[in-house]
Amino acid sequence: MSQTTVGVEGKPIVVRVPTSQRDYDVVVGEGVIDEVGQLARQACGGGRACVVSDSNVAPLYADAVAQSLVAAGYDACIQIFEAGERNKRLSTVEELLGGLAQAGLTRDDVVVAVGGGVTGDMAGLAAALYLRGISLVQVPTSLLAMVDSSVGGKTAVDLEAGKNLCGAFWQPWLVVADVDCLDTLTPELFRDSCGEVIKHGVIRDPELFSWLEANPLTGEVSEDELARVVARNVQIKRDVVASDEREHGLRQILNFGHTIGHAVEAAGDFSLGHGSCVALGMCCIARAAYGMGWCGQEVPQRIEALVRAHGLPTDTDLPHDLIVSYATHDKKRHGDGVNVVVPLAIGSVEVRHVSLAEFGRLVDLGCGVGA
Ligand SMILES: NC(=O)c1ccc[n+]([C@@H]2O[C@H](COP(=O)([O-])OP(=O)(O)OC[C@H]3O[C@@H](n4cnc5c(N)ncnc54)[C@H](O)[C@@H]3O)[C@@H](O)[C@H]2O)c1
Ligand SMILES: O=C(O)C(=O)C[C@@H](O)[C@H](O)[C@H](O)COP(=O)(O)O
Ligand SMILES: [Zn+2]
Repeated sequence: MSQTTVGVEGKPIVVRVPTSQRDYDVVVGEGVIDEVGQLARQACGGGRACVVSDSNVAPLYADAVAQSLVAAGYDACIQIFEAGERNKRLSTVEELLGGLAQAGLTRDDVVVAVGGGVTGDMAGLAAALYLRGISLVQVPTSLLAMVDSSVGGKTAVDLEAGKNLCGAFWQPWLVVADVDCLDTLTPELFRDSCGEVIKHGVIRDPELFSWLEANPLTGEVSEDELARVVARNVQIKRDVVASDEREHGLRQILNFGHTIGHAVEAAGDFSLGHGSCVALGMCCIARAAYGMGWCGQEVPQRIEALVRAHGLPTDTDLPHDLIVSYATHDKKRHGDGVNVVVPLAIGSVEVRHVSLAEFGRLVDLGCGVGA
């Protein structure tokens, strides 16, 4: 992994992300949360900034970010919503939009999302909608948000019918990932985030995958190493998104593990975290792919072992017809079938369009059969 990362020890690592509109920087390092104001000033300009955060993260980091914004010349306010995926709803976004209007934000101003993926997805959607779009800065505080959700411009809320069914593509102007924030995550939340890191290894980076096998993130990993892991994951996602910003083709591979994962997440009323659901979704589809003869046995074996090494689940006992029913409502439904991402080897996946009957067979082969 070391040969693919950039940056000098102790210094922030900056990953530049191109988009069709403009490029933006992802700044990864220790203590960089205090730089948010000055970096936002350079990236967005504007006079007012509204920090959006949830009820767990706001007491920890919202004031520090707001102070940094004020020091950089912004008139800053803070909006807080009740933490949790169950609140990732249009009604919450509507409240956020009301707050932006009340604070008098104009088209020159900035929304600053401080929190995990739920915060980033909702603050991002609010930024996309408010006045038909204003600047957005992402300050991810969970590992999952640092390696995945803060980058790439997907914003969304859930509908009764399923995950992320209402959203917009809205790229950030800047992402500031302070790995020191990971210190306040509980071990469970940290583990949950690891699902998306493992995903990046399976889809694009066998070297990262092997490195994780030797150095599970739940073991002893230094802050410096964590910063490199975050930066490497951002690079992987950046390269995929850069070649297919609106998910017409290649970007679908970022959904590896999500077809079954999203179904389990929604059907279980969000009692299991997103990363854990992705982890078990990857194991299920890998077992199914082996059962179909699309990959060798070592593929599900290595994925399951790495998932288990990070303390994450490898299977679900949900009824198969429920999984199929949720999957048919997902965005990856096309015509009479569904697009699924299947592993061919560690580091290589492909998107296959399967009929609903074939998808049902994959679920039978892969779910409720694991160790
Ligand atoms: N937009 C995308 O590309 C994308 C990618 C992956 C996931 N997602 C979405 O992201 C969400 C999952 O993200 P998540 O796991 O960060 O969920 P989350 O935002 O709910 O955060 C998980 C929990 O950790 C808490 N938390 C976050 N940072 C903390 C910190 N530093 N210290 C203490 N507590 C902290 C939160 O308050 C919350 O209780 C899902 O809704 C998923 O759909 C989006
Ligand atoms: O950025 C992407 O593209 C992804 O697919 C990243 C996923 O980890 C993320 O969970 C995403 O929200 C899932 O895609 P969705 O389109 O089904 O919401
Ligand atoms: Zn995901």
